[in-house]
Amino acid sequence: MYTIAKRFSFSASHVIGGLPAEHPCARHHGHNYEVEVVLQSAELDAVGFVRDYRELSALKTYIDDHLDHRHLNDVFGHDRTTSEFLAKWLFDWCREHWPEVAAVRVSETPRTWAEYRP
Ligand SMILES: Nc1nc2c(c(=O)[nH]1)N=C([C@H](O)[C@H](O)COP(=O)(O)OP(=O)(O)OP(=O)(O)O)CN2
Ligand SMILES: [Zn+2]
Repeated sequence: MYTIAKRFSFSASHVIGGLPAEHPCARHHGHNYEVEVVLQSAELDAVGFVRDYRELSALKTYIDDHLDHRHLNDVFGHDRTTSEFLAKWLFDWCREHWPEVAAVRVSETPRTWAEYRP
């Protein structure tokens, strides 16, 4: 099995609902998010790629258009704007475009990540 990955970044704010009032993430705050999309395939194409990294740049456009410098609660219309939620939402978009997608990871900080992998 071959595995490739590409990283993307965006900045956004959010407020996570359902937390105790004293939890810092219950306050309006922001992150410099990092997103990593992972693709896997048992076979390579004629060039020798799982998929050309350049094709994956479509995700950058999608992230820039929908998430970058936005308030995520407004984008999604709810307050469950966790990394886990974002990972699944981005995975679903990737799956529609690239059937080889195996997982999406979202980091809010350099010390944390959440992954969606079906
Ligand atoms: N499982 C999850 N837990 C938390 C999420 C999440 O998306 N999934 N999100 C948050 C908050 O968004 C918070 O801003 C990030 O939390 P944390 O990593 O604790 O951030 P800090 O930089 O404050 O952490 P340090 O302890 O300074 O490393 C909370 N939890
Ligand atoms: Zn946060």
